[in-house]
Amino acid sequence: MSEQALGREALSGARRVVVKIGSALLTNDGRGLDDAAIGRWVDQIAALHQRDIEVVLVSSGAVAAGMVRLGWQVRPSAVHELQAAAAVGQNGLTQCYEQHFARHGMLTAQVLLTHDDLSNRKRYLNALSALRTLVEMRVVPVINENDTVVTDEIRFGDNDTLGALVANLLEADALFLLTDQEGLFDADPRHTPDAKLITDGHADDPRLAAVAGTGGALGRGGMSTKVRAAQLAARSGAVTVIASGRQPEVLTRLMAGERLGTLLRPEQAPIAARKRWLAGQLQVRGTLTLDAGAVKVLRDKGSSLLAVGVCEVQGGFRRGDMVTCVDEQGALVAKGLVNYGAEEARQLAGQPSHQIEAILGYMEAPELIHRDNLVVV
Ligand SMILES: Nc1ncnc2c1ncn2[C@@H]1O[C@H](COP(=O)(O)OP(=O)(O)O)[C@@H](O)[C@H]1O
Ligand SMILES: N[C@@H](CCC(=O)OP(=O)(O)O)C(=O)O
Repeated sequence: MSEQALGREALSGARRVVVKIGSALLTNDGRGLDDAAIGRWVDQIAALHQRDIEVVLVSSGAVAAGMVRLGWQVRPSAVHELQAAAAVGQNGLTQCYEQHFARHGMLTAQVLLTHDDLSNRKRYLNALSALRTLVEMRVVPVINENDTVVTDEIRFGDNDTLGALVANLLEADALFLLTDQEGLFDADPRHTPDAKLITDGHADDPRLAAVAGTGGALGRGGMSTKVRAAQLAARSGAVTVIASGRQPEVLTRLMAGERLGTLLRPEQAPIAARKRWLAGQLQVRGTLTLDAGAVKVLRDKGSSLLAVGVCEVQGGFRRGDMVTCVDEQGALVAKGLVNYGAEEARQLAGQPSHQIEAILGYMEAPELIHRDNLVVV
């Protein structure tokens, strides 16, 4: 089996995918939201949902939709005007998705994030638990940048990076970047008509950055932010595909393993990549000493860590920080992102989860470290 075939095959087995739809595509090159096209992507996502594939959407288009609503012909360069346009346009964007998903009896949730939200440990965990809950409830999160509170992202128009960070956050199997070109070409096809499509590659191949230019008048990041996004997505083992959102049934065909667009593979197998990514995330802020029973279930069953199995808590960590878990002899067992700060963890150590609310007056989560946020070493 060829190396290329491996990447495409992995797509047909994907269970959780992040789909990012770019501005250029969504807005029919500036003529307002392309309602019919949005309806077609929604139909495909609904069909994937029927097959129990979880889809999280990252959708641009707020600025472009706002410009049309405000009657602006040219994308403003002043950041405060871009922010105003995004705030006006985001309403229309949300409405449009909501109406189309409602045709399929599906609910959507508007989620506005900044890159900082995903690098700040506490907010990272908050975003993760909210998104996980939505996905578990079969609601489709529709994510965009929170344009009112950012300046860099809105200036560079880069939702590709946001798509990759969401793929990392949710440990998605694949990131689909839908755009107005068939994929990544060996030169910008807008300027080089005989440019050739790159069908497959490694996300970390340095030659890709060299061919990836910047974008058109509406979407701004171009292919360079897409290649960078593929590198970021690869850190947690996700495959990235850059493909044309205008291809009929693009998502269903990609999920069937069809050779469309440009597929960029991670270097490492997903599980190894995810664990390495998590382990390399953060500075360690504290240590939990586990009793023999907890060590056993972490190692043998891949369970979450419950407070009842913790005998000692060291350090001054906060919710979302990385802590190490050691056995009673001090040998390293695991690393993970902790759901409670050190003070709360000290109160909870040795106690069963059903006591958490009585002890603290609230319950953030039933486990001290969720198994998805835990790497057993
Ligand atoms: N090597 C390349 N291959 C394909 N497209 C390229 C390349 N270099 C630059 N581009 C440009 O990138 C644009 C897509 O990026 P962008 O406008 O940011 O879209 P989106 O809003 O979908 O993120 C294309 O329309 C194309 O002009
Ligand atoms: N968040 C903004 C800008 C995002 C944007 O244009 O990104 P992209 O589609 O990646 O070029 C919006 O919704 O208009």
